[in-house]
Amino acid sequence: MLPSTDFTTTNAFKYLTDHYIDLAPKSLRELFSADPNRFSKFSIQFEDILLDYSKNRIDDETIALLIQLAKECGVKDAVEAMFNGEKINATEGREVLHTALRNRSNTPVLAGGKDVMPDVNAVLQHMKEFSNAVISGEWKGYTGKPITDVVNIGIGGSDLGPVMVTEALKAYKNHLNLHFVSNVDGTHIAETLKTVNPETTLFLIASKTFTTQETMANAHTARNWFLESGAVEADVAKHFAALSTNAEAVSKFGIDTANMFGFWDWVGGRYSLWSAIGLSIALSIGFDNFEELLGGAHAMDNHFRNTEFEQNIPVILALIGIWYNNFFESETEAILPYDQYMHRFAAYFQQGDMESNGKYVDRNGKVVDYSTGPVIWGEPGTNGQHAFYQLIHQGTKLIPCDFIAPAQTHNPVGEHHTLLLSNFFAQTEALMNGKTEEEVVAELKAQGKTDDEIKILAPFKVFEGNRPTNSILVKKITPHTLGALIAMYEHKIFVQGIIWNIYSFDQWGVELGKQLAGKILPELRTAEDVTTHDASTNGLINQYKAWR
Ligand SMILES: O=P(O)(O)OC[C@H]1O[C@H](O)[C@@H](O)[C@@H](O)[C@@H]1O
Repeated sequence: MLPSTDFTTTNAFKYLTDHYIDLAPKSLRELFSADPNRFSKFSIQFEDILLDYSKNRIDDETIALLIQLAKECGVKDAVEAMFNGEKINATEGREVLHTALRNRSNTPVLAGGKDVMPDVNAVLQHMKEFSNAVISGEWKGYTGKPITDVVNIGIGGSDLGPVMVTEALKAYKNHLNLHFVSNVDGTHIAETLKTVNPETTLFLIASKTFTTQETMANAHTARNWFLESGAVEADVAKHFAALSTNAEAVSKFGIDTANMFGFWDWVGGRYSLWSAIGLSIALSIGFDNFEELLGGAHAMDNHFRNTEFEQNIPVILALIGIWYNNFFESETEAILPYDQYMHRFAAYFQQGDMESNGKYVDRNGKVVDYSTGPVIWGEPGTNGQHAFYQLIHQGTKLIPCDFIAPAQTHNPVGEHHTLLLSNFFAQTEALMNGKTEEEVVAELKAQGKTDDEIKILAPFKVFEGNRPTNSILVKKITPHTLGALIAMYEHKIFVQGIIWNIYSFDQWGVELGKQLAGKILPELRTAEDVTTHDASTNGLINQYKAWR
């Protein structure tokens, strides 16, 4: 199955450890002046995506050694194992085949000896017919009116992808109003229901397992609200559809399985926006655009599978991440899209990356003695500049950042896009070059400051620089390009998980909290004080009971 090499025992790791000692003291300024070809050497263009990774603390040797590391860790074989439907999600005994969901070539993909493509295509066809009928108004609500609002009820992987993509592709949106309810906090569903009309609202109950507490609670509340509006049980079929792998639970809930859009256990929740979970996307931007999204991801899949590591965008991004995580000991990575439509992109990859690679046990079941998945965070530029960039520029932590921007905007309002992009270019340059003491002194002198004032002020105004960034410049955020960008990060995460020797496709870490909440829930239903927990948990529960 998957190789299970401890990457810290490879030759490449040993060489990288020595190489780090030579390279770490060098500044990016020095590296750039030593090599005029840095940009052409350390940038890769794929379709309408340009990755410039030259502003990283790397040289030729770093990349060569990192590629050797990937090879020693069996990345190539692991990629084939994933695409070929091996059960690489071993702790759940499952294949990992989200790539089959967007396999536009339609070549057979086998899971357990069976070609999955006929089933994939059948669900896509169902999604196409349904979304066309709803968008055109042919699908009517129980009083004969067309649908105006779609409420997707789901959480985690059944929410974050559709939210992110429908926001990122808002420029392609049709007349349907999209709403997303995820939180079990009643406020979320209550506030949403205030804005919609039961006669013209379609609810999509999105849950891979159809057992998730939050989603089931919200779905029942929505159903009760719908029935209280004067509709009868038979009307539910016109207003509720299910996106799930669990047909039994769907019909038990009262949704006709004719209104169920299925997917399979070989689709991980956080990799499921390409499946039936993407129905809200198809409804929002139309099925043709949804297919474009799949096509972009498929193009990136082919690039990832077939390109030498030196020119392979996801592989290079993964290796650079490992360089910082395991040699520079950086703990976080920021994703900073200079595109307002992409404002949920970092939030999406918080689940994508942290639920995949937030693991301390390796594929042999042993506790690792090295750092694995980074903390992922970020906000769109330029908002972030006025909030947390201070720490990226002058804090004590090394924070590798991905800057993402489109060359063309969907909203060419005055000079806005030029202003936005001037910030995009300026930030990575500033983070790299910083500002030396001499530059600061000269600037303060030019402002007429006295020598004493300069002495006091100068240290605060110096920027060390040498802070690494990737720039990902795309032509335009289209469905195709967005699909490719998402798949790019998915595969980066995959490569890192292989090298860290962890299982990226399970998520046991979400279980304990769920289990304990299940135990506490009945205790909250009674009036008595609890004594069964530790002093802190008892104290908090009892104060809650006193105040509620
Ligand atoms: O789609 P479901 O089954 O409702 O799961 C929703 C979420 O639940 C858990 O938090 C995890 O398993 C996530 O990976 C998943 O996305």
